[in-house]
Amino acid sequence: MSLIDVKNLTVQFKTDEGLVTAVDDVSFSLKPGEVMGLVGESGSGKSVTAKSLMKLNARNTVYGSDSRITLHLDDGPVDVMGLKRPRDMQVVRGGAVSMIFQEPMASFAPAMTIGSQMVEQLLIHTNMNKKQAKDLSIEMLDRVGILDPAIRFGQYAFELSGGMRQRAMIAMALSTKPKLLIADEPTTALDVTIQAQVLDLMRDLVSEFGMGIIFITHDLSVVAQTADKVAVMYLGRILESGPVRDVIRTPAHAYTRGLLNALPRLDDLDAPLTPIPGDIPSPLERPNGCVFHPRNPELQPGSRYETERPPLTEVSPGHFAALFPEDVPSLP
Ligand SMILES: Nc1ncnc2c1ncn2[C@@H]1O[C@H](COP(=O)(O)OP(=O)(O)OP(=O)(O)O)[C@@H](O)[C@H]1O
Repeated sequence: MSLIDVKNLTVQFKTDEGLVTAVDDVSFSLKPGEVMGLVGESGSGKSVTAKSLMKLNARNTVYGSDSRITLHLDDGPVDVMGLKRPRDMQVVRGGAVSMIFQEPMASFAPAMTIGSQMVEQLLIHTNMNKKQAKDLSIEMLDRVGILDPAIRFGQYAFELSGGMRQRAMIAMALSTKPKLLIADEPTTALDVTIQAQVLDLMRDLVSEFGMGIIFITHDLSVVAQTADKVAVMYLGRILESGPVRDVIRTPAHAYTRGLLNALPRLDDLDAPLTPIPGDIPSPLERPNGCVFHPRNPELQPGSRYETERPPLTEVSPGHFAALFPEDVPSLP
């Protein structure tokens, strides 16, 4: 049984320049205890996809009429797209679904202590009294490895170091025991040692709480370390998805190969980095056919990818790529 099913998610924004398509017909599912990496360059629609799961997008958002997001909770399925009233939204905002952001300062109100924010959130989303909420908050700060949690509880976000703020944010996000945790570039602003600690911590928490995690990053090496499966997005579309090892070891789509070739190789520091040629087009000028075709160095002029949109074709069990079936590589 899946935890969340996303079907045909399309998200557009009304702007002065016209309708901007940020997410175009995206589908995926996640099971409890599974970690999915959502990767892609800036502007590929990762954050908009994630925010849709909590209906957190801006006021100028237009969701496609076929878009369906179903969250399977203990009390039964929740049709997220159908949630309208703020009271109903509470189920998915900070309750069953929690989100942690790249910049933890954005998640903490500057004029409130870390502890009072954690307690407030628990009072809204659980039946706890103040004392229970305080005890649990301190316990969660301790669980994420913050020393002297009772002291930190009484401090403000600016009094904590970057790594500690990140941990405090994770503690706050997890204290309501969400079924689904969405982590939007949670380690990008951290130095590598702390980044590794935070990734380890998140892995431990998945096995302990059995929650599902959607991990957003532009960095495939972080996904390789953290996720069970991965979806690679470009200009609002998933171009490749599947078990993380299959996708990284035998990428089937030129875009995924391009992202991998652009990573520095520690085993060969002299190897040149190969950036993907060209620039990401404006979302107002989305290419026809495969959205990646203008930057795909592997295509011949006149290829059908210029005009026809390739389907997501299964290239190996559970591993899909936006390719016409005749172009599926024969994998070892
Ligand atoms: N409220 C909005 N109005 C108009 N366009 C928007 C709005 N929010 C997002 N967009 C556009 O949607 C597209 C996808 O944005 P999104 O933030 O999801 O990308 P991303 O893959 O998360 O990138 P990054 O890694 O930079 O966060 C971008 O072109 C962005 O400019």
